[in-house]
Amino acid sequence: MTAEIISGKEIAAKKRLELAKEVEKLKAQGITPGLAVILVGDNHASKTYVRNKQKACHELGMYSLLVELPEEVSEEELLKKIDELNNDPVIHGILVQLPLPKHIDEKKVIDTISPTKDVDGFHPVNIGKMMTGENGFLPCTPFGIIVMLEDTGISVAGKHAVVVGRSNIVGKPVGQLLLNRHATVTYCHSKTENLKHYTQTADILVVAVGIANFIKADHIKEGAVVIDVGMNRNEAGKLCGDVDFEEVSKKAGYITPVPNGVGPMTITMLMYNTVKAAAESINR
Ligand SMILES: NC(=O)C1=CN([C@@H]2O[C@H](COP(=O)(O)OP(=O)(O)OC[C@H]3O[C@@H](n4cnc5c(N)ncnc54)[C@H](OP(=O)(O)O)[C@@H]3O)[C@@H](O)[C@H]2O)C=CC1
Ligand SMILES: Nc1nc(=O)c2c([nH]1)NC[C@@H]1CN(c3ccc(C(=O)N[C@@H](CCC(=O)O)C(=O)O)cc3)C=[N+]21
Ligand SMILES: [Mg+2]
Repeated sequence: MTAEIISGKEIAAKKRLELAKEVEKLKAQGITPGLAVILVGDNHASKTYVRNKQKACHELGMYSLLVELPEEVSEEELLKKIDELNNDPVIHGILVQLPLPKHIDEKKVIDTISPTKDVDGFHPVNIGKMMTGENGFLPCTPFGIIVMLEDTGISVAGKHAVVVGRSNIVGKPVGQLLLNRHATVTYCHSKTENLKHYTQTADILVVAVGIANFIKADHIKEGAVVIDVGMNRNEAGKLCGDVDFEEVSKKAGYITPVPNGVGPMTITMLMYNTVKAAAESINR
């Protein structure tokens, strides 16, 4: 079997057209959705992502504010900045690019963002709402994966979904969203014994590990849906995922590429959440 490639780039472009219309409607009501991105220090990869986020904002006619803080900024100063943005009416969404320097407590930072502006969906209030299925902000990468599956017409209910990775920003929430859509979910991580035993039974395999070409053809079942979240550089410095695309794409039913897979969907859902935050700000 040769896998069908799920183009995150194309699905993202389609969703952004719909979003652009929503932005116009809001603007007609006098509200321009505004996203503030806080970048601490100068991590090269972070800068690329942040640039992509700003570009997406501008293409949609949204307002974007980039707050660049030096690596040495104190935790107190960062929290003060967040508080300022929490109270700024032109800002509807706040994103603090992770990871943060070691002297800053990530948990404290996330807890300081107003849940109504937490467009990353990382605040405990939004995580709780996701778990119980209440209206809130869904984390962008997991949400983007669900939208990709939906758009491709892949049904989730009753399927065995295996998630490799259990980070708070990708692995754990993507498993929860798949469960909410009635998949049978298995989580694997670095302590999992006999990983292949689980991945080989996956109808839907989501990989968020951070190791280049980690998943090989013999990890998967013939015809499986393979979602590659990884963003790595290989020995040659080329961007690549956690899945060995070359060999896995010959066996899978569907596969997402890197680049142009999950990445563009993450950014699109960030825009979606910011537009949602702006729309909901009207009724407050
Ligand atoms: N495309 C996009 O939009 C995004 C891409 N990414 C990319 O996705 C990847 C994962 O990101 P993130 O979740 O933040 O990463 P983390 O480093 O936070 O988590 C990695 C997870 O992989 C698990 N793991 C590590 N080694 C193994 C192994 N040998 N076998 C099984 N599991 C293993 C870890 O297990 P344990 O918990 O036991 O340590 C951990 O749960 C990265 O490449 C990142 O750059 C991230 C966010 C968005
Ligand atoms: N608070 C916070 N929220 C995040 O959502 C967040 C974060 N911190 N820290 C880092 C990760 C990573 N992430 C990506 C977003 C887009 C691409 C993306 O656009 N990727 C392109 C290619 C990018 C390139 O060319 O380098 C693609 O896959 O086609 C990748 C990765 C968001 N993250
Ligand atoms: Mg990608």
